[in-house]
Amino acid sequence: MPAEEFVAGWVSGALGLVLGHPFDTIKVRLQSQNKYRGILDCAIQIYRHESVLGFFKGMSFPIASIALVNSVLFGVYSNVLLALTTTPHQERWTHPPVYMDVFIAGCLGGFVQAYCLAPFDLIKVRLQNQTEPRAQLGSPRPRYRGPLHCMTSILQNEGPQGLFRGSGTLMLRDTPTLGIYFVSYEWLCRYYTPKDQNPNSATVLVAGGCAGIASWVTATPLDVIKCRMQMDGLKGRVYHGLLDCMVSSVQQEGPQVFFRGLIINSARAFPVNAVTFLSYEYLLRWWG
Ligand SMILES: CN(C)C(=N)NCCC[C@H](N)C(=O)O
Repeated sequence: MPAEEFVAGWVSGALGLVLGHPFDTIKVRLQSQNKYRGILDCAIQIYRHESVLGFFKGMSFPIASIALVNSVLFGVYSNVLLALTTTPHQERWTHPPVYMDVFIAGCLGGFVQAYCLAPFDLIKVRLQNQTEPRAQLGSPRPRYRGPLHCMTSILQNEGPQGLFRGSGTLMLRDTPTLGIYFVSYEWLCRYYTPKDQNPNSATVLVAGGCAGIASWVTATPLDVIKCRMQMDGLKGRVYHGLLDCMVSSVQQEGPQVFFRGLIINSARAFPVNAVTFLSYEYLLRWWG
């Protein structure tokens, strides 16, 4: 992959990420803390106690890692699809692959990216869950002073495997939902594009945004559990694995616990994934 496309992919992924990060922080708080009454209450409390900076906690690591995570996801997806169909990307709209191949390639892309994403996602979630305002004289010090301090503390206190806490759940979340992500994108593009033509920018934006929503709606139940597993032991709750976390969350909060953060997840998913797919398609067209 030439350097300029890697950089452009990183920049566009990073733009989507910055745009979506405040939504992501609210989602993470709603999923792992019980003190908020809803999206608005959470947003107001963050703003009051932590200022606007509170919404951007834990953002630097995802920005640094988006190049790796995005290129692994799209790279594995494209290459698996190429191996399954032998249709090069330039001909993908004129000789469209069958949906089953798209689904398999998406699932494999999701499976591999989950392991690259796991440590960065863990650090992001831990930092987003710190409710202390930025260091001020006399105010309580947060447990982690920043992403690097968070990483070294986890390594010291929980060992290298600590960085992969919740990674099994992340993999279960991302494998099928990334299949759904690419299938919905392909389906919407084909539906709104005349035969043998490339989809136009508006179609790519809408299809990318809707694919983001479809995948995040299906990902939300395991996203809640993943978030809790990543915070395991830190807020006084200890889970004995994925099943225990699911059962005790349902026992304490009812089955609606699986839909925590659903609305905010969907609202975030549209702009982030519209931008991601638009840049992906344009880069491939320039390149090819
Ligand atoms: C449901 N899942 C896990 C996804 N659709 N993942 C791929 C989208 C990634 C994009 N950066 C985002 O954060 O939405």
